[in-house]
Amino acid sequence: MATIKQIRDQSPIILNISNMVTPQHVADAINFIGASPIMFDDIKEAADLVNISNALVINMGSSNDTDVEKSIAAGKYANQKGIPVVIDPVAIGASQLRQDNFAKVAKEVKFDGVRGNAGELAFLADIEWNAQGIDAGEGDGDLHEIAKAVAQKFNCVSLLSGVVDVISDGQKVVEVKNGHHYFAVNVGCGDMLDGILGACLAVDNSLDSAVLAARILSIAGEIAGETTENIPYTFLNTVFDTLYQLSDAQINDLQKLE
Ligand SMILES: Nc1ncnc2c1ncn2[C@@H]1O[C@H](COP(=O)(O)OP(=O)(O)O)[C@@H](O)[C@H]1O
Ligand SMILES: Cc1ncsc1CCOP(=O)(O)O
Ligand SMILES: [Mg+2]
Repeated sequence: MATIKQIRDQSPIILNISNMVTPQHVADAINFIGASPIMFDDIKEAADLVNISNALVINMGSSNDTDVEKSIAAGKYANQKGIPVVIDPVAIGASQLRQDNFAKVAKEVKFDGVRGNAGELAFLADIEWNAQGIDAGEGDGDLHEIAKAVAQKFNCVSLLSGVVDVISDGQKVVEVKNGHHYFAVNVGCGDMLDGILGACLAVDNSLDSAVLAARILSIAGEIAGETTENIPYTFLNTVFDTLYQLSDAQINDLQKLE
């Protein structure tokens, strides 16, 4: 299993295909845990950038045709090189285009981690759910069943985030019960988790490392929440400050695993 210390010692380079909304948050989250983010626009440098990177994170939050081509090119290079690929199917239930774009990438690229909220992963698992755009929305589906089904479908690890994070490799299911409700009022926290997941899998590509990713962000939120009542935007800044200082000892002390 990866540790924060290993992430800081190794400082893996995390290559990101971001959405148009949250790239700064994603870069900051990756940087503050001690990894090294890089974003890119032009497909012509996909091969060179994968060559220097230790993981690829594809966020499909605002993908157009160019982003899809870029995701396929970089994803194939990443698969060839053997570095982990994380994908976030942001609001996949919201439009046919999102579904078609995701299918195009999934056809060509093998994923190591699929990260999304309950609405997004329920869509991929073909389980009924009322997603609310980029937000999870509501549903009666069993979260363990959804996380397990997604992991089995893509033969990888799934990280279903929410009040409780549910992580699966298709066989085992782990819950991380830490967190804070201010995550839900700040846009981009799921995307930050994608980047953190990329960094954890870069150090060690395993279910336990995906669990660590969920613990890192959720525990940072719990600590940040102690001093930010009624100031939810300050909460987000405090999450970044906390990520910068977070230690493996703190994570082990505060974890609520099941
Ligand atoms: N109501 C909540 N209570 C506690 N933690 C939450 C809550 N909502 C989201 N989180 C945490 O926020 C982070 C982002 O997850 P989430 O909001 O589900 O992603 P997205 O923004 O993609 O919908 C995760 O670490 C998750 O554990
Ligand atoms: C608002 C928005 N629109 C397209 S992507 C995006 C950001 C989604 O971020 P997150 O899922 O991390 O809240
Ligand atoms: Mg999201």
